[in-house]
This record gives sequence, C-alpha cells and structure tokens, in this order.
Amino acid sequence: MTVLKTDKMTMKFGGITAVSKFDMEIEKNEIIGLIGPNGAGKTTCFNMITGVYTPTEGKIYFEDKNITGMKTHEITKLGIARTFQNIRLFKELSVLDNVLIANHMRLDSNLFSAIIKTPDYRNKERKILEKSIKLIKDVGLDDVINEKSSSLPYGKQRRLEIARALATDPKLLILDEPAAGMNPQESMKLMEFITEIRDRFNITILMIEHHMQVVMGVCERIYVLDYGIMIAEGTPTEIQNNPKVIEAYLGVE
Ligand SMILES: Nc1ncnc2c1ncn2[C@@H]1O[C@H](COP(=O)(O)OP(=O)(O)OP(=O)(O)O)[C@@H](O)[C@H]1O
Repeated sequence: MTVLKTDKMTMKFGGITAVSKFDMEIEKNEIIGLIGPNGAGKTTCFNMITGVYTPTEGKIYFEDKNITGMKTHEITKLGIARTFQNIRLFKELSVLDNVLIANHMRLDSNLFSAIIKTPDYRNKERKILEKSIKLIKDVGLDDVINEKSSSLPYGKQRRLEIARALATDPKLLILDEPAAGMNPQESMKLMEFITEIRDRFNITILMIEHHMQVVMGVCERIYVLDYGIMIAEGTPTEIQNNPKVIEAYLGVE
C-alpha cells in the first residue's frame, strides 16, 4: 500500500526553484532516506509534505488522499508527524510533561469539561497519563521520566522528540536529521532505535540525514536531491555506486 506519493512536487521562492518536479512513492512500513548536499531542497520537501508550504506546482497524496495545500494540523490529524533539525522540547519540563503535552493536543474536550473536570475529562486524562508512560517506556526513557528534558544527553533528547511525535499516533513519521549532533555511539544506537519503532508502532519512516553511515545502515531506499532535482533513487548500495551522486557530493566538498 502506498503511504505517500508526490507528483511533480515543486516549490519556487521567487526566482529560486528549491524543489523541481519531485516524484516520490513510499510504501507502508518502508524506511526511506532523503539525502543531498546543503541547500538541495530536502527541508523544503518536508515543509511541503507537512503543510508548512503549499507546493507552487504538483500534488501530494497521503494514503491516496490529496493533501496538497492542507493545513499543518489537518495533516497531523490524518497521520503525519515530524521532528525538527533543531530539537524543539519544553526544556524546563520533565520528560513526562513533554510527552503529556504532546498527548494533550489530541485530547478532544471543551473548555467547560476541562475547568469542571467532568468524570469524562478525568477519564481521558488518566488514559493520556497511561499512554504517555507507555510511550516513554517504549522509547527507553523510563529511567529518566522525571528528569528535566534539557538535562538529558543529546541522544535521549532526540528519543524524547520522537516520543512526542509518536504521541499523535502517526502512520508516517518524518525525521529531520535525527543523528545531528550525536556521537558515533549514539548514532549506532539511533539506527537500531529507528528500526525498532518502525516495527513496534507499525509505521512508515521518511528521514533526512547527513550522517551517511546512519542513512546507509537503516534506510531501505534512498532519494537523492541536488539543486532541487532528484538525481537518483535506489537501495543504499545503488546510491553509493551512482556516479551522479558521487559527483554531487564531491562537487561541494
Ligand atoms: N522560505 C524560503 N525563502 C526563500 N528561499 C528558501 C526558503 N526556504 C528555503 N529556501 C531556499 O531553497 C533552497 C533549498 O533549501 P532547503 O533548506 O530545503 O535545503 P536543504 O536540502 O534542506 O539544506 P540543508 O541540508 O542545508 O538543511 C535553498 O537555496 C534555500 O536557500
């Protein structure tokens, strides 16, 4: 089953074409990498898929539904969640509170029931607490559940960010440079972790990553962008041996 499909997805900023007629198709449960030199258009793709930008041309389909131009919160509700290149946590709050807040965004209640704390509201709150604790266990942060998020090592902060994204019950999880700032040991653990959450949550994963060992180690297929144009698509081995890819990377070094 196709989870995400882009059809000639294009984004122009004035005279700059950041992404040009990009066709991508992702099947359920795949782990897909999106790579390319700096400024290649990767983040712009994520911003179009998650509704931050409306493509200037082309279409985006999520589970066969045309989501082109839909608002970010509508897209989240349909089942696409993302993390960001720069970690966005509530730094002063605990691990648990960070996940609780992400879960609360899904709490479907009105102001009246929240103020009065009706039995129905209390019941929903209890369920959210249970779900948050389970999620924290699932991402392996139960030993730091009450720690302030800013006190965690980088690798754990990334896990927490992923837990927050998972709180929205996504079908497609989009990760923007999950290995950024990690030491080699943390990167290795991250690779296992990404495969683990794909299996445990039965989701599909699309990630931007500059860390080649991570990309090649965890992704089943990879798309390569250069100056907004897709120059290659294939398995890690195919991509590593593709002359266009080698040239694009060597050309910027
Ligand atoms: N809001 C914007 N307004 C104008 N130009 C933009 C905007 N966002 C991105 N661009 C331009 O679009 C091009 C692609 O940028 P983008 O951030 O998508 O690349 P990237 O592949 O994610 O790069 P990096 O790996 O450095 O994060 C760049 O030339 C960038 O300057």
